[in-house]
Amino acid sequence: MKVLVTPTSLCRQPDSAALESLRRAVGEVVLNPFGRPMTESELIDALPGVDGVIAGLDDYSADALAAADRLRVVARYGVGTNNVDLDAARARGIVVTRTPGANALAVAELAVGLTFAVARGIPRLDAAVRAGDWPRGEGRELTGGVFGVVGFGAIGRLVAERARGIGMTPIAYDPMLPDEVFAAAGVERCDLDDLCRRSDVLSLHVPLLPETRHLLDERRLALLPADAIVVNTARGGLIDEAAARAALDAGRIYGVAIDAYETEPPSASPLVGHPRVVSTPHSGGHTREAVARMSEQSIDDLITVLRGEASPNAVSSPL
Ligand SMILES: NC(=O)C1=CN([C@@H]2O[C@H](COP(=O)(O)OP(=O)(O)OC[C@H]3O[C@@H](n4cnc5c(N)ncnc54)[C@H](O)[C@@H]3O)[C@@H](O)[C@H]2O)C=CC1
Ligand SMILES: O=C(O)C(=O)COP(=O)(O)O
Repeated sequence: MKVLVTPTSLCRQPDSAALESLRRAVGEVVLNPFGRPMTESELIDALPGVDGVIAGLDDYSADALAAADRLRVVARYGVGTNNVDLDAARARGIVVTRTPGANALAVAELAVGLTFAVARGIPRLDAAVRAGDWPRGEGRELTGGVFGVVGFGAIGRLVAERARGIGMTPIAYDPMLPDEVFAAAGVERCDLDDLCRRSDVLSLHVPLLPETRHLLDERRLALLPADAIVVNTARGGLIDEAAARAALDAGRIYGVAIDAYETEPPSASPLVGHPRVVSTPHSGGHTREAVARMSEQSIDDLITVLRGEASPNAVSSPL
């Protein structure tokens, strides 16, 4: 069998134990040569003859999947499946799996780290010292404030725990979950507008879906307290980037931290380069530990499906 592997963090280690185990299990393994997620047209060229994919953030559109004449499984190395046309996959009998929880701790730790990076301007101070300057800096404290978590899933819950650990009060919004989940975590549940009104830090942890696109728009940004910090380690399309830039320019919010942009790399985003914006290049899930868990889980999922067995991590089953 032939398997395409696209995540750059896996392809950078072509002789890794994870890829060796995959080769032993399936035979031929082809690595993404581009050093970035593959585009629809690159997938259209690469997918014919491929039985399974270990998939990064590439564009698995209906057209890309239509070119896949043998494909049985897209095993997402990661959690979000917004880059896969699930309806098209289902219609073609292609199983899509994901690795729930595998990178949750990594993202949660980055979300908290980015919050401090914005609050204290750490990247700019570091750049100044490297340039021979000594500007001392100024910032804002977090202790005593409210930390709003949007999406109380695997990452959101870990972020809420960590917010409490830094002396903030976590509150959360998630319309899909029963009250018991919030009660068990000891976190107050509230609706989204209320959460925006109260959050000194607002951190996004929901999937990108048609109904969550631009969830943080001009109106909701205006609800935030003065000096709020917005953190997006989920997906770029969740924030209206132009509206966030306007709120920053008007001094209505303190700063923004972003690990995921609407277009990546974000060549034309109005947020890049603003002095109160701290960005990382979609690195939330990329600790050594999370990379190992995502590799192991996604390879397990792929082999399970290619053996004709059901994967517990399937998000789409063949019709
Ligand atoms: N920066 C990065 O590298 C990473 C980003 N992510 C992003 O973070 C998101 C969250 O990841 P996890 O917490 O692991 O996923 P998860 O599936 O455990 O949690 C997502 C939560 O969002 C909630 N949700 C679903 N639809 C919603 C809606 N319409 N409105 C509000 N809430 C809704 C669900 O009830 C669930 O509790 C992923 O979907 C992905 O887009 C995930 C991992 C790495
Ligand atoms: O898990 C996710 O959804 C991520 O965003 C990280 O995915 P990646 O490791 O970049 O394929």
